[in-house]
Amino acid sequence: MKVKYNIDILSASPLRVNKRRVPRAMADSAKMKKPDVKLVLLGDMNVGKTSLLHRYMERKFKETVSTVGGAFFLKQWGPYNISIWDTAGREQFHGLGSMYCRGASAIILTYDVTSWQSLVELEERFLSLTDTASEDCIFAIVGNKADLTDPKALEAGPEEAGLEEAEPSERPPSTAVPSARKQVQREDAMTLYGRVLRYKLQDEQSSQPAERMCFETSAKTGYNVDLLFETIFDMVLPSILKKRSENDTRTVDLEECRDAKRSRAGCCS
Ligand SMILES: Nc1nc2c(ncn2[C@@H]2O[C@H](COP(=O)(O)OP(=O)(O)OP(=O)(O)O)[C@@H](O)[C@H]2O)c(=O)[nH]1
Ligand SMILES: [Mg+2]
Repeated sequence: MKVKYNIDILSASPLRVNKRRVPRAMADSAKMKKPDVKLVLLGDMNVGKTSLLHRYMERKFKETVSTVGGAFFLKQWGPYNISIWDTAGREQFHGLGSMYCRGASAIILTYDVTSWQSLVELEERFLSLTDTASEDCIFAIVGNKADLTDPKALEAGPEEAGLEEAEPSERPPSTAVPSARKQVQREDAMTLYGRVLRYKLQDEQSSQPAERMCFETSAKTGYNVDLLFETIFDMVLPSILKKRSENDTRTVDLEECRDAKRSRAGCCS
């Protein structure tokens, strides 16, 4: 299995640490902590999971190849590190899905708005993979490729589309019309969200409402992509804080133990 590791917080410029010059990449990886929380993208092949991640992390829509196994990105969100796992939608990698979901705090179930089957697959093929996720895992249902069906998504602003520096002539004409038939309405995704909560035995009253957790996005134009990831990051903060406080109570300060030992030794000798 080939796994690509894409870590966005590394850079190559030098940094002074302990009076010795070391490459920033080394210094950063030395201080790089274990991710505080894990987010996973699941969904059928071709729905645009990798493209959504490229759009969010690299601010670009670029050519993709069908993912092999999975790929891992690390996002620094304030003082926290969030690992985001891109998984392969191809049937042959299906067995790996539950491994990637292990301990996940948020799962993005992704479909293509022009493919009814891609929504059906989420329930039939992918939902059971989330059994290994954290008990209080948050779910989002995301209909990608909205630019193909929705003029609003097609005409997302130049900043969202990553076209800040493009010449006006390179920008898509604002009169462009959607080119495909929408097969999945947002209401269909919201109904699926309800079924996901019931499958996970999560109480609908105390869970996030479907209107908040069902998104339509376009990795191509950037429509709603930042909104998707940043809404989820905000929602997993409580789970990060809980984990950190659990870890703090379990942490033993080895330096303090050594000092205590030394002073005991001093007293008896
Ligand atoms: N029009 C349009 N095309 C998109 C969008 N997102 C992805 N695509 C295209 O859809 C195809 C599949 O995109 P990927 O991101 O590779 O899909 P994936 O879900 O990662 O697929 P697997 O890795 O095989 O599971 C590519 O040709 C993309 O260019 C989008 O928002 N709009
Ligand atoms: Mg992919």
